[in-house]
Amino acid sequence: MHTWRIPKFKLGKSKDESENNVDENNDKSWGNGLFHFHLGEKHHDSSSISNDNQQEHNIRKTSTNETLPSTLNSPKFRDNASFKNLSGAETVNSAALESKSCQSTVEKKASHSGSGLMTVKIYSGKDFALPFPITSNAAILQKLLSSGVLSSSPNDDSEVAAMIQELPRYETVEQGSMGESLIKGTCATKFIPSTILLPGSENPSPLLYFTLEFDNSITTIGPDMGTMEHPIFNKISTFDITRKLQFLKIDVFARIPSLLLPSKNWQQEINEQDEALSDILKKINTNQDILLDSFHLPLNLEVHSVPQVRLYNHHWISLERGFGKLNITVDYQPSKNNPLSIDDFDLLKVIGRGSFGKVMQVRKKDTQKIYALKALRKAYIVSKCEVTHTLAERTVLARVECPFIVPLKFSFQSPEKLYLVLAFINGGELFYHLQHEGQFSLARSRFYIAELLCALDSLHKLDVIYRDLKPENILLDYQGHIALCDFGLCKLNMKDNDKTDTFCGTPEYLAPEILLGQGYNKTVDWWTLGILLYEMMTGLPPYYDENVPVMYKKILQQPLLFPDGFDPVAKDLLIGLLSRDPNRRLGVNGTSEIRNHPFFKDISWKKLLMKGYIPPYKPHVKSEIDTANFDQEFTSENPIDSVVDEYLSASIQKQFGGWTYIGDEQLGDSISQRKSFR
Ligand SMILES: Nc1ncnc2c1ncn2[C@@H]1O[C@H](COP(=O)(O)OP(=O)(O)OP(=O)(O)O)[C@@H](O)[C@H]1O
Repeated sequence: MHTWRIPKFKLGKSKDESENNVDENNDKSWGNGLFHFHLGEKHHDSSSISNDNQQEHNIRKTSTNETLPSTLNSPKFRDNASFKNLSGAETVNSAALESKSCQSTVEKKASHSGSGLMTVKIYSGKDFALPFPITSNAAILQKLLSSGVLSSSPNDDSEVAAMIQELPRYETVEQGSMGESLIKGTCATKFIPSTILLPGSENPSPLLYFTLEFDNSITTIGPDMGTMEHPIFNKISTFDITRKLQFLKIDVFARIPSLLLPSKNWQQEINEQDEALSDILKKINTNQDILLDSFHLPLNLEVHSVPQVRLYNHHWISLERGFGKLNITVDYQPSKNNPLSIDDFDLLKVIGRGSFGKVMQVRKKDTQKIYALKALRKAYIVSKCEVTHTLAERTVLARVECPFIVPLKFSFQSPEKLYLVLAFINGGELFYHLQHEGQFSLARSRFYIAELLCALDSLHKLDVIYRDLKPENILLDYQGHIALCDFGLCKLNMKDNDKTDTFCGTPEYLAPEILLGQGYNKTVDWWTLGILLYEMMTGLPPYYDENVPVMYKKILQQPLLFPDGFDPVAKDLLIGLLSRDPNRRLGVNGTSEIRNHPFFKDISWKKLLMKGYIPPYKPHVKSEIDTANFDQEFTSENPIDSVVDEYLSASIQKQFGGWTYIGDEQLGDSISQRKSFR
């Protein structure tokens, strides 16, 4: 356990402060002089007079004596790069935007959006198989079949008895394990119900189920009845489409009772011979679900002129490793530009708080899809001179397409608030898991760092620097894949040779060139990636100190030390990433320099980008609606979109003009806004 770190501490701003300040029901909570501390990007106006005092004040909240060491250069306060909008058609100088903070961004109105609805109907499955044999114990199988929902009429004993009578036909005798009688994996599923009714429970528990994943939105589909070999689903799921991804990802999971496994002797032999199967057996023995197989269903969602297109019609798809088939129909319906409002969502739970408002779990009323809705108060954003960062967050989220970045589904606004609708990622923050486990294994650290490398690379390709990599901003999805969130500190429009000099980030992760105020470029993200890898593998960032000025000094001067027995290849990678000279840092010549390091030698980047590796750790997530991995402090709150009564002038409103997003394009002022601004 490492409890050394002040949770959620971003430079100059403690979580306590931000939470107090965003209490939307508390009028005293804003305009009280506290600020979001990204020096230089927003303190050019009169409020910047108290910069130094505020910096001290805010930092003092989290530890003692934490001002910048006097030996360091003062951070610079200007940032002159320009701000490019989504279409790239118009640019607005961000420095001008920041310093005046009240100039309008004029955005192009698009004639159509790329949005639509995709409906997936799943009828049944066949030929499902297991990658291992099961015991041919008639008593166990009979009991299991009797608790299963085999057909629409209640299972009668004679049906089960007839199935059990068939059992000897499928028995084989394994030679190596003392003549044990087993049923091959290909036949085993005939004797396992796809869903069972546990004693005392009214809801069936699926033993076979699958997830449909599109743009990080997940739906779980469980069977109504049938055996595992031939499950009947008859389910429909509708997805909101706001970007044209090329695949629908289907993952099939099985929940196998450990009683069905062959003897311990047999398992022991497997453990010595087959690593992949041994992992599966380990999961079954610890009551975890196993990923049976996957499929990437190709989709053609290009703009269709007809109102509805049938992409697949009662089509049988064979899973990638051949463990079964599914019968599905897929329809796509392009939709009109209908900007959303808060009324289009059921508010389910509060799941977090950011600097400017709360994050809620919501259900979109028409498609029933679950999302995370981030609400931000306009007046508070303006008072903190955070308009540029807020617009940048929305812009980056709408532009970037990477499976390891939380996708933006929609954005809309009311006169008082901005709303971001994001995929709901419910495996918990990496920060929480790291705190809980102290440190991660080499394999687990490598997996997370590889997915993060792809996420940062996709941002760099869009000329965006992330600048705030830390475990608090990294979520795990239900399977354990990375989902990077919180783009409030992104810097846009950074070409390879461009430098910026804004002093921002999180103390433990600040690169030396930021501390020295020398100007920095994309390579700061490689420094933070190195710090994160070190922290995952050892439990602490390399230069951590409770005293922030001492920590800064260590970042600048202390040699990089490794615990005894540290993996030499990881060490070599870290030495490269944590080079104090950004011009010699690994990655300065492009991401491929890092990808090609021997640390990642066994990784197929193509496979990784398809989410093709099974994550080393699967978070405990019961369903797509499960909020068990969120702090009760939030989930116990009443989920309401609190009413704020703050008048904002037309010129201020204009700054948020290009906020609305419902697909590939920006919409400028939405219809609903025009209505509401009267
Ligand atoms: N897409 C999401 N799915 C699930 N939870 C989310 C999602 N986005 C945010 N959260 C939760 O809400 C919290 C706050 O969100 P976020 O970090 O984006 O806010 P912020 O204002 O940018 O935060 P900060 O104050 O750190 O800048 C996160 O730590 C996370 O727990």
